[in-house]
Amino acid sequence: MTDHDADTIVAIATAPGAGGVGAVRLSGPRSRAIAEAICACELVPRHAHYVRMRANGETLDDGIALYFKAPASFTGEHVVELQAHGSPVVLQSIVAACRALGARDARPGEFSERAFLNGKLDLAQAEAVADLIAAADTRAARAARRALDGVFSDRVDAVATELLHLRIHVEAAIDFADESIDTLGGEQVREGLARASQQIAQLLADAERGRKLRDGLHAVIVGPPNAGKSSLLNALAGSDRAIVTDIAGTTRDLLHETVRLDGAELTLVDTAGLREGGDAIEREGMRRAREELRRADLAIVVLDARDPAAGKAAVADAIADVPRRLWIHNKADLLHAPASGNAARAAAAHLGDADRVEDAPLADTVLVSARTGDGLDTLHARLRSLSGAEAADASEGTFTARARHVDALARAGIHVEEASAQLGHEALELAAESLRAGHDALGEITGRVAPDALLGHIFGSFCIGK
Ligand SMILES: Nc1nc2c(c(=O)[nH]1)N(C=O)[C@@H](CNc1ccc(C(=O)N[C@@H](CCC(=O)O)C(=O)O)cc1)CN2
Ligand SMILES: Nc1nc2c(ncn2[C@@H]2O[C@H](COP(=O)(O)OP(=O)(O)OP(=O)(O)O)[C@@H](O)[C@H]2O)c(=O)[nH]1
Ligand SMILES: [Mg+2]
Repeated sequence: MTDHDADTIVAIATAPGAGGVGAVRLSGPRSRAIAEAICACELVPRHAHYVRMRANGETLDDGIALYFKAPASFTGEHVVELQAHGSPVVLQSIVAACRALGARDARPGEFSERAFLNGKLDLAQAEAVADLIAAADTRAARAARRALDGVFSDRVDAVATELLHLRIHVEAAIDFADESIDTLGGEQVREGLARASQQIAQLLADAERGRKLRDGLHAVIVGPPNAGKSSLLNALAGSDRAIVTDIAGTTRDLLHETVRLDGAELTLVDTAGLREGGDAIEREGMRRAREELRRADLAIVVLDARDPAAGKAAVADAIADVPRRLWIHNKADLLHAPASGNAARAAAAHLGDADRVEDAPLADTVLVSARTGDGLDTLHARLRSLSGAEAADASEGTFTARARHVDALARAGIHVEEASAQLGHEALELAAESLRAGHDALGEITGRVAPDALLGHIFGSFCIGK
């Protein structure tokens, strides 16, 4: 986008509501002229001017004006900031004055979009700006800060460059169809592909960690009716969010609750108990539970510790495709009087007497009492570890990422695998095409390959003034 065809946009850049100081930001070819008309002075680039802002002969406020001359600005266009007292009424009156002088209201994310279009930030970095603003804790903020500094983009670019070189090499070999790929450096290409494949796998794992850090873990609580799923949600949320009764089939609707565990954020979803039969309402509840499990990162399976085998079958197929499961044996407080063989087995299992127990899912089972709070500390620690928070802490290179990045990396990985196989069959044209597809998938992350609809979707979710 050049200065000639861009509108001049205006928005309040600071948070809504009253504050000490608030800023109105202008970007575009006319921003300097508009600001100079309001401030009645000449603006020198990168100079803090103390000004009186006026419209229709009336003072709006006194404040500070800053002019960033294109291209040395956040957006790469002429930018002016008018910093006034942080009154929403005053800031709105300044925006209105800018509008009267020819600026139009900025769409959400439009400043960042212009920064992207003018090459100041790539797409992953622009997304990191939004993630930084939305970060829920220090760790997420630090990770977003790294993505904004290009830690993620640089690694994506490095692999993309490697794929481009490999493709050029393969295409050169196509032009010498008489020779076999091996005489044309096939070994080198194979090594390059193996290296790229390994780098993409590592990047995919890191991006998945970054995505969890940004989005939090999506954990769905499932189990047979009456096992204490809603009680567990309440215990983890620390409030009586869900209705609890001793009637099997109490919960029907999904109930979402965001929980913060020592910095790690996770979304907990309470669901209807799964069992055969039930009335129409209960069956609809079970359908919703199964549907929700398709989006889950983690299934928290709650069973009655006195008879964990009961009801397990009804749950098994529903959780089959969930990437991770955590087994909870609830109602530990009722265990000290074991009434059945199963209970004795469960009790023995939780005493750590693993040898005596057959087929109990020990390693992944946590014994708790939602009623007394026993075992919740252990459960917290497990959830924190499953959320990736600890791994993220340990790694200096952690960056925030989004589901669309993870998806693009996965596709890039598949294309590189395809290229390897095709190269093995001397199908050079196909290999070149796979390498192009892999390169394009990586380009979606940084926005070198970015359809308008994608940009609209991404920047449309930013806040106004950003
Ligand atoms: N007052 C104010 N504070 C702010 C911002 C802002 O727009 N205004 N930012 C907005 O998000 C962030 C800082 N980001 C910025 C990024 C680039 C440039 C800039 O002028 N870049 C020029 C010059 C670089 C240089 O001098 O080294 C450039 O890239 O050419 C300014 C702010 C946070 N703080
Ligand atoms: N003793 C004891 N009772 C519990 C515990 N957890 C839940 N209960 C009781 O078990 C019954 C069922 O609890 P809920 O939390 O409603 O169970 P649910 O799994 O959500 O049940 P549905 O919504 O019907 O699927 C209630 O009477 C709870 O008070 C526990 O740790 N110990
Ligand atoms: Mg319930």
